[in-house]
Amino acid sequence: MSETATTAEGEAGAIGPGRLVLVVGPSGAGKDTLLRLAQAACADDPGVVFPRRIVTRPSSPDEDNIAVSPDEFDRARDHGDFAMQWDAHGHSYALPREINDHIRAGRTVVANVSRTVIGALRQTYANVVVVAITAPPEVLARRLAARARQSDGNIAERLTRSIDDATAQADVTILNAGSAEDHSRELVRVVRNEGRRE
Ligand SMILES: Nc1ncnc2c1ncn2[C@@H]1O[C@H](COP(=O)(O)OP(=O)(O)OP(=O)(O)O)[C@@H](O)[C@H]1O
Ligand SMILES: O=P(O)(O)OC[C@H]1O[C@H](OP(=O)(O)O)[C@H](O)[C@@H]1O
Repeated sequence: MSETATTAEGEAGAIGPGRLVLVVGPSGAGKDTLLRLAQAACADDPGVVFPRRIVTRPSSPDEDNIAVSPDEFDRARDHGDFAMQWDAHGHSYALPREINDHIRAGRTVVANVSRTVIGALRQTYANVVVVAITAPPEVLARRLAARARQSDGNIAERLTRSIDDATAQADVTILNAGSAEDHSRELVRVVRNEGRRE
């Protein structure tokens, strides 16, 4: 599996003062589900931004990404349109460059990213909070089978994908094994900087 993580050129130094909340975790943990509920809860707060990711696969009910072809993705990357990009599961993903403007304006940006880019993002941004979403392995397997998303590819490979040290790097861990609504409220507390720290 090849992994790449690249921050936008010319973004040396820590970008602040706004916060960057990174939602990470294994496939099926519920990142997009909790993000969607948290976004709805923060809809009236102009200080919180949930950027749409650019992904080389179709959008789905689970996730409102900006779908592009691999060629379009490469062109946008070469044009400097991305704040951060990575590859996983045979797809390319990016966060739009505009998040830097939001963070410089003091807003909180909340995004689902690969665990592989946590280190690079902690270097690039001044105020990073990593929220790990977890669930027991048998729950992940059941959810991915039930989701049956066409673009997921090999479910077994998703389940066995392991990233060293991801939970160790988390500031907050949410065990998403109960009601999604309840766990989304935990995420909202972190987004609003009212959350518990571990
Ligand atoms: N607390 C929960 N209880 C029951 N089902 C849940 C819960 N959270 C998420 N799910 C379901 O589990 C499936 C996986 O959730 P979701 O797509 O949000 O995971 P994800 O972490 O974003 O996965 P991926 O990284 O593969 O995109 C979805 O079908 C979702 O409806
Ligand atoms: O396993 P790691 O590298 O942490 O995550 C890799 C990517 O996997 C998931 O992608 P998808 O939305 O399921 O395709 C996440 O959204 C993340 O971007």
